[in-house]
Amino acid sequence: MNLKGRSVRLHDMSLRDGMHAKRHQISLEQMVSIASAMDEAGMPLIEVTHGDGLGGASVNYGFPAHSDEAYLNAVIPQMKQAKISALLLPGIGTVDHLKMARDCGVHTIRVATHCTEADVSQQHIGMAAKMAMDTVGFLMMAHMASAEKILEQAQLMVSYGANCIYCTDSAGYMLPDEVTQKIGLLRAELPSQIEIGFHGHHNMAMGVANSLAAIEAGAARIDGSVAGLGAGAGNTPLEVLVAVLERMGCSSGVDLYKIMDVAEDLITPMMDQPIRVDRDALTLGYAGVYSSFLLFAKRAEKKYGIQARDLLVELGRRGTVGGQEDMIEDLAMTMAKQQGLL
Ligand SMILES: C[C@H](O)CC(=O)C(=O)O
Ligand SMILES: [Mn+2]
Repeated sequence: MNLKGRSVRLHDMSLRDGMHAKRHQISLEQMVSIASAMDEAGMPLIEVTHGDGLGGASVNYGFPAHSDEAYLNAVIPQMKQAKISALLLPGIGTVDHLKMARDCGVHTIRVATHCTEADVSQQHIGMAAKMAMDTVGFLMMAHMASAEKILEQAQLMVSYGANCIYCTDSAGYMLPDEVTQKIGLLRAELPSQIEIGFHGHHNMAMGVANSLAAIEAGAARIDGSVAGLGAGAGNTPLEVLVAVLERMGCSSGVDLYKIMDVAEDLITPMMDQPIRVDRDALTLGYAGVYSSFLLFAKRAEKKYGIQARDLLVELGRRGTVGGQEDMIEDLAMTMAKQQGLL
């Protein structure tokens, strides 16, 4: 693979996808100190919100330590060069949330839908584009649809006003060939001014390899998390990706030693559990399950005595998708009853 002379924009997820791993309990001080250190290291884009995006605070998804507005107002004024993004899932986040984010100074809005449901993004993408925001369509669980279907859904998002489309491996299921195929088709068929992005999860330890495949196939933006702080086994670890890109002669503009220090000195010490490919995280990738289901399944294991791995395999078999978090406890109860544990 030859990426020499290429460049890529990295987008940090540790303060948004990492909220899943922290059960949405990152303090304002932690947000500000981590975002400031990443800003200083040259990270160009940093996402800040509840793990499930704007308006995620709820019984279904979990209540955060602070509101999205409080996090955004604490972080954005401190940034010297980094731009802040916010995720929005239509149905969870509303148009009012979108306006609030814009008023707080959010630069990039990423409107996320399941990979076959782009049509629900029309209103939010249309409004963000109208407000002249950097507007991204974010197609989740992209392993569940063919490359052609992903392209069709991406074209819908572009028609609503998105200037960038993400292929999102929410389950950490994809292997590099699939990434190459999906990103390659998007790059070949979408207008050249539309950027392509890739968001990986490290459940099969493919985060870095998949990100390289994405760049080779034409992705201009790559998501990851410093120290991998994210749902499941985490996102593509950005300090590792920066080192690999540097060895390959592909520029990211991020200072390697500074970003290593953010990982080691700020993020790793605040992890509630090691972010690693344990058997349950590996099962997410192997069975194609939404990464943020991990801690819900572990909790259900403790409560009902059904192994998280068995729950996740069954959730994968049933084709569950993001938003169906309530099914995890429901399934655990059903299985516990069937096994005479309840
Ligand atoms: C709401 C999800 O956490 C979005 C995401 O990061 C993914 O699908 O992956
Ligand atoms: Mn994710």
